[in-house]
Amino acid sequence: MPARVPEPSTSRLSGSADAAVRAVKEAAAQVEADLAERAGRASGTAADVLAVTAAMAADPTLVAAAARRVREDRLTPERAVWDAAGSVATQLEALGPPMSERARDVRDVRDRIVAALTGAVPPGVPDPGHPFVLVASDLAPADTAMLDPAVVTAIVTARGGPTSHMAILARALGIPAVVALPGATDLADGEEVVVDGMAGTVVRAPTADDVEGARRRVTAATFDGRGMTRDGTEVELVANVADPAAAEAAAAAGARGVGLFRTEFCFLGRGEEPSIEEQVTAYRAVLSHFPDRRVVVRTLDAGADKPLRFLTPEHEDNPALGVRGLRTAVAHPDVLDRQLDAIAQAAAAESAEVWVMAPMVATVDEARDFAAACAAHGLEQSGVMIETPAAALQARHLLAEVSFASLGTNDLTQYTMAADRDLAGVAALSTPWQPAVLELVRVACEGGAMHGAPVGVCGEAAADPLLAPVLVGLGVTSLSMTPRALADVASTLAGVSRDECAELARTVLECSTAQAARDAVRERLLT
Ligand SMILES: C=C(OP(=O)(O)O)C(=O)O
Ligand SMILES: [Mg+2]
Repeated sequence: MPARVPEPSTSRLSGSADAAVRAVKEAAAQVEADLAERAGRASGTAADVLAVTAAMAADPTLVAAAARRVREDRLTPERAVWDAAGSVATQLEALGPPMSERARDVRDVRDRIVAALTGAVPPGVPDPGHPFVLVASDLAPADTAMLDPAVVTAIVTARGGPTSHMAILARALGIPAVVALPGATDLADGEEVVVDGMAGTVVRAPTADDVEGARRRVTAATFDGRGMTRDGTEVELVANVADPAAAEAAAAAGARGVGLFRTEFCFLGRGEEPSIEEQVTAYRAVLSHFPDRRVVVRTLDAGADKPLRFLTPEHEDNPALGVRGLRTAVAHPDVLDRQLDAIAQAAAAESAEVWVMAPMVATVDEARDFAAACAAHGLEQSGVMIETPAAALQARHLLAEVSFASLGTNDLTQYTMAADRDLAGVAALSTPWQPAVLELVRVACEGGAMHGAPVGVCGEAAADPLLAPVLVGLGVTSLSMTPRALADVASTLAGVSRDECAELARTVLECSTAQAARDAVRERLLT
């Protein structure tokens, strides 16, 4: 379990308040620099998460609140930071989800600043000197981002949702993770367990057969760049990337294209919009790893858990239902316009075949306007993400306006099940195996087929080797995922025929629960 920073005592400050306030500022700056440095070493979502946490440490309101407690209440710097951050965390918790989820991040930053002030061991992951299963009540994304898969063989947490940042980060690192497991913290130090990230199970006191079975399931498959069913139907298997380093790693892993290039890395953790030139350089650095290959660039998906000062509203009671993704273009069409300009320039300078898609689309008007904006920049292949039930149900109309669609199953699940993707309390609902979600995937694919338009999946569902053949059977034409999942998904697909995929799809659509659907597929494919 990650160590906790001890709560500082409430003894009064004996020295100078000015010096104590200076110490708070220096400690906050040190924590910010440390996290920013880690962000620089990380890539993709990990880098985004660390940049956001670094920005939290640099938040002047936290330092000011602590300084006030030093001067007015004569608290020691570490106690002042503890109380100031504690009060922010309590306020966030009172707001309920999704703001309450940020309380954990505030407490993590608090612990780091207190550790910097007192010389305590900063929060983090223990190092027992041998590979181990990490068990925690919760894990800060900043810590998950830095885990070494050679040392941490699996993660088990009591909190968090399956599509929370922590879970996505773990999957990107190739670390099996079981989140929101009741009783996770009852597991004892040194206890032997088998963690099956795919099934979401933890077996205590495993038998020799359990261990052997788990070993067999850890495939040593490699990926040759192509996805194909046993009888030769091609399924495009491509990568999700979020920055140049991830693009390089994806190309090295054999990905022959990108199905989701998240462009947020260029914008997050910044006070102002990056210039067009800066964006062109950043996008070219990704495109250059895929000469003559397709790269689907997603325009900025700000809002909800990725607020941006210059773009998204300061406060919304329900940010996941608020001004996020393409919706920001209503108040700030200029920001989208400049991004499309930068994407077009980058596309012209590189040989990659660039397609552009918009996140968080709910109406046909949005799709039409987006396609027109893309066309105005000479970007002919424009598409939409299908992340809302409205978009899935309207797919046949949306695809009359744009040339392709990509199912963002993380958000599609969140909005279909009305279950916050970051919240442990609703984790059982947050799975793309839910019959309602799979039905929407079917409808969306049907809408695409009417126009001969490709409909892919770029949410985490694409990385689930059991779900992949089902998605293909439902009519999905490409699967885009973390590069680490490519080999497993390719090997599952290679074991089934096109007809068997269709049969699996029919089977899951007949199931009335997520568990039944998953069990049915597991039984067909693994036994
Ligand atoms: C791919 C998706 O987008 P993100 O995870 O970036 O919200 C999704 O929602 O499935
Ligand atoms: Mg999404």
